[in-house]
Parts: sequence; structure tokens; C-alpha cells
Amino acid sequence: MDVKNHFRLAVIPGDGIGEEVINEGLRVIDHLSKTSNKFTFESDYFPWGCEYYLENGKMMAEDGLEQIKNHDAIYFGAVGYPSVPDHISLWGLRLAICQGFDQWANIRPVEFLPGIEGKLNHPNKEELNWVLVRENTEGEYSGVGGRNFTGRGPGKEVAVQSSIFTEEGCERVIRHAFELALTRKRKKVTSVTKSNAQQHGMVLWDEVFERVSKDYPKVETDKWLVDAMAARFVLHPEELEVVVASNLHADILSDLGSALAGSLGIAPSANLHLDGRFPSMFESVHGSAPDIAGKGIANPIGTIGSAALMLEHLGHTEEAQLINDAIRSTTKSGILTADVGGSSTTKEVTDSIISHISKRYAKV
Ligand SMILES: NC(=O)c1ccc[n+]([C@@H]2O[C@H](COP(=O)([O-])OP(=O)(O)OC[C@H]3O[C@@H](n4cnc5c(N)ncnc54)[C@H](O)[C@@H]3O)[C@@H](O)[C@H]2O)c1
Ligand SMILES: O=C(O)C[C@@H](O)C(=O)O
Ligand SMILES: [K+]
Ligand SMILES: [Mn+2]
Repeated sequence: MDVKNHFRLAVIPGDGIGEEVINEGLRVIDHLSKTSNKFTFESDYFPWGCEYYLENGKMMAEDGLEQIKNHDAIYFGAVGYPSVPDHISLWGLRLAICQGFDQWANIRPVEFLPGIEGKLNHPNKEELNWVLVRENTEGEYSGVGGRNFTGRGPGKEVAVQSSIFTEEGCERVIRHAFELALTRKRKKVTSVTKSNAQQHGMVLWDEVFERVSKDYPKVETDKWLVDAMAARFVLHPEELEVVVASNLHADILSDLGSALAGSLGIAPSANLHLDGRFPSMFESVHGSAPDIAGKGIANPIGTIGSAALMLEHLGHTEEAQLINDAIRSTTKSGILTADVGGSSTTKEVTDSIISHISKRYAKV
């Protein structure tokens, strides 16, 4: 994407800790804007989510997509709260945006930050980093299916939940994984499916992977069934570089990856639409964490890291790097929230990240 020196963000804090962490992310972006002088931005807030649903009967405004389609990017907190069924909240907001704006590549890096113990027993943890590329518009999230169409009585209900895999949908995300691999030190793409059991859609995926891989002779390839891949995340993470998988498989593997690295709270993500028609959306991998909401202890790193992905997407690679460096300096110095073994608050972690950004500019 071209460099945007001024951009408009659509900010959707959503529910639970979504609101808490998005404010921290905005504080970081605002500070960086002022200290770097490289970009300016304005943000429009959209108060959509479960509270909005309880008042209005829908998760976002009727013309919600229309209202945000011309923004340069969407900065998203998290959606979902026990007051609303999860499938209503997810379909009404996150999926409405990801699918409505054809954000077909969900990029989910897994990084091992210094000072965070993590849950992985590996000799070279700090050298590990891989990225999951999640298909983000179809597959198991097609939404196709239904209930009760047999008219059978209580205790005999039937539900159908179908997946849709299209050749074009598979190809664009697989191709993107190869392009991403070309930009990395180790050029390797691993494809994940469950084509032994899912003999239609996932066999199509495998065939497309095979075909696309021929266009990238310099990229090493590998393919695994998802169950074995879950084990491989734990046993041989050094073999992972770019991992491309379906919507549901990559969803599950991304939580596993972030837990291995220490916590769900540290994982960033980018929901990319790369065809120029709609904005992309940047959000943490985690959800609204109702169990810790309102306590001021949520880890803001996933959301702040997502701001770095957003700046990179908007052409500000150096500033994105500064955020990532400041995150690393902060974790290294032991300023950590409880989920990663510390006792700092959400705000204290952000303050530290901001102060590390300031230090970098003081040196220049
Ligand atoms: N993209 C999204 O907006 C998104 C992602 C996942 C879940 N959800 C929704 O969020 C709600 C809660 O889902 P869940 O409990 O399965 O997943 P969750 O990610 O919200 O929480 C899982 C566990 O991780 C912890 N955790 C998550 N983020 C954290 C952070 N930043 N700092 C510290 N700890 C953190 C939580 O406290 C909880 O114990 C549901 O409604 C679900 O549908 C939304
Ligand atoms: O799968 C989803 O879309 C919800 C959530 O688990 C996520 O990872 O974004
Ligand atoms: K999120
Ligand atoms: Mn998830």
C-alpha cells in the first residue's frame, strides 16, 4: 500500500476488555504521531457491540459497513459478552466486517517476547517466530446450514453446519502465504488441512496448494494434518515459518501459538483486504475476556501490536518497528500484566511502551 501521511481510523472498541485495550492502543498511536511527525490521524468512534445490541436489537448500525467503508483502516477491540449469545455477537460484528469487507487474509504472527516465560520448553525460544495466515471469509465460517428443517420433535433435532471452500478463496490466501514467505528470512510455507476426514473442501485446498506452490520454486513447502500440526506447534516450533490454514483451524492454532508464547493477551492480528476496495481491520487475537473485564489488568500488547501491523499496512514501517521495539523493551524490563506473570496494570504497561518510544526520539 502507498504511504498514507494522514489517515482516518474507524475505531470500534466493542465489548469487555476490548474497550480497555483499544484506548491504550490509541494512546500509543497518538504519542507516536506527535513524536515522530511522520503521520497524523483522526479517529471516529463507533459504539457497536453487545450494549448496542441490547439497546438497538443489532450489533452495529443498519448501515454500519457503509459508515466505515471509506476509512483508511479499522481499529477493533473485541466482541462478545455473556449478555448476548456468542454467535449473535460474533456474526453481528466481527464476521459482518471481515466477510462484508472481504478481508480474506487474517495475519496472526506468533512471537516470543523477552522477559515473558511462555509455556514452551525450547532452547532457543527468542529466535522463534512464525506467522499464521488464516483464511478469513469462508471455510467453516460460511454460515451455511440450519436447524429443525426435518420437523423432528424434541430430543431429535438436527443441525447442519456446512463449510464452503472455493478454489478462488483458497488460492488467494495460499498465494498470499507464499508472497509473505518470500519476504522472510526462511522461505517456507506449511499448509494445514484435515483432508483425510474432510474429503471435499480440504482436498480442494490441498490441490490448490500443490498447484500454487509450483509458481514459487524458491519456497520450501510442507503440509500437515491439523491434529499433527497442533503437536508440531509444541514439539517442533523451529520448523514453522508461514503456516496457512482454513478459518477454523487457524483460529484454534492461533490461540495455541499465543499461549505457547505466554498469553492470548500478546497476540496481534491484521484482517487484510488487499484488493483496494475496502479497509482492512486490525485487532488482537483475543476476545473480550469477561473474566477480567473492568479490572484494569488486561494485557494491552496484542492490541498495541495490532496498531503496529496497521501502521505497517499504511506504509509506516519504521514507526511500526518502533512500537514493536518498545513492546520488547517493556516486557524485557519486567513490566508485565498478570497473565504473563507480572503485577502491572494495563495502563502501566502502555505507559512504559510510550516512554520507550519517547526515549528513541530523544536519542535521534
Ligand atoms: N476477535 C474477537 O473479537 C474475539 C476473539 C475471541 C473471542 N471473542 C469473544 O469473546 C468472548 C470471550 O471469549 P473467550 O473467553 O473464549 O476468549 P477470550 O480471548 O476473551 O479469553 C480467554 C482467556 O484469555 C484471557 N485473556 C484474553 N485476552 C487477554 C488479555 N488481553 N489480557 C489478559 N488475559 C487475557 C481471558 O481472561 C480468558 O481467561 C466470547 O463472546 C467470544 O465469542 C471475540
Ligand atoms: O473466530 C472468530 O472469528 C472469533 C475469534 O475467536 C477470533 O479469533 O477472532
Ligand atoms: K480481538
Ligand atoms: Mn479465536
